[in-house]
Amino acid sequence: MAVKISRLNKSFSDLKVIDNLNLELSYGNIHCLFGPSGCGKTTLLNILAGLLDADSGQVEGCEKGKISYIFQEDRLLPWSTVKENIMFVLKSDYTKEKAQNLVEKYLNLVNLLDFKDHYPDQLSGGMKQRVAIARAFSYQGDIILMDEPFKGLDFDLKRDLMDYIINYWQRKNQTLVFVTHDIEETLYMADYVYTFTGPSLNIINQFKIDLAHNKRIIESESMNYYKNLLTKKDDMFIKEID
Ligand SMILES: Nc1ncnc2c1ncn2[C@@H]1O[C@H](COP(=O)(O)OP(=O)(O)OP(=O)(O)O)[C@@H](O)[C@H]1O
Repeated sequence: MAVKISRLNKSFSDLKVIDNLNLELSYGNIHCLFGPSGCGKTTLLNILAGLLDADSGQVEGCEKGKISYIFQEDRLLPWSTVKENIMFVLKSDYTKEKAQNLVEKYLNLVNLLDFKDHYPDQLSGGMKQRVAIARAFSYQGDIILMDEPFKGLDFDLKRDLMDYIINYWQRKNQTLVFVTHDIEETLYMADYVYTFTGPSLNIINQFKIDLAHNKRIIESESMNYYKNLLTKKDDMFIKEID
């Protein structure tokens, strides 16, 4: 499902975080919202997820029950096992068997099936984040929101998780909205990139990365081209999405 944001506004007291934002995120693509810390990206995701009300404006395509959200932190319940943490978010109309199958399928995808009966404090930070990813996938929303889910993880693990997500997404063809301020993550994951400043959240550049994910070699000539687009602040270099 596509996401359409129209004339969106949000303030916290006298801080205008989102000022008349218009943005259309097409169906079945990975959209990267790239911008510095504090510019308003999480506020936007929280509005898309329905966790926060906008002051005015419209969001289409993010109806209740359609969203899987991977937060910056794992948000696992410490008193529940890995398996229970995932079961907890599943739609209530699933049979027990269907729920168990989903949990096992997605824990397998993130290589954690052997840890399904462990508690979060028995896992490393990276493992907990993988559980959070499996939990979001198990929920099977049409739209996946990801808010800097790889923060603080080492490069190899991050790369593995990005590969899991790309593989999963390619099979499901969902709309993925990925918030980050990491250049490599953006270049590795995105189909479409939106560069923001803020607050208030303002798009300064947007472009499409026309390269298959398995051809994206950081430091190659083609990736350097996109890296330059990503880090350019000058409006002269805006390349419109076709
Ligand atoms: N509940 C709130 N009450 C008051 N101010 C808030 C609230 N939530 C966010 N803000 C402010 O809004 C601005 C945008 O915050 P937001 O978390 O959306 O930014 P961000 O781009 O996601 O940053 P980061 O990458 O560090 O998570 C910041 O100045 C922040 O202090």
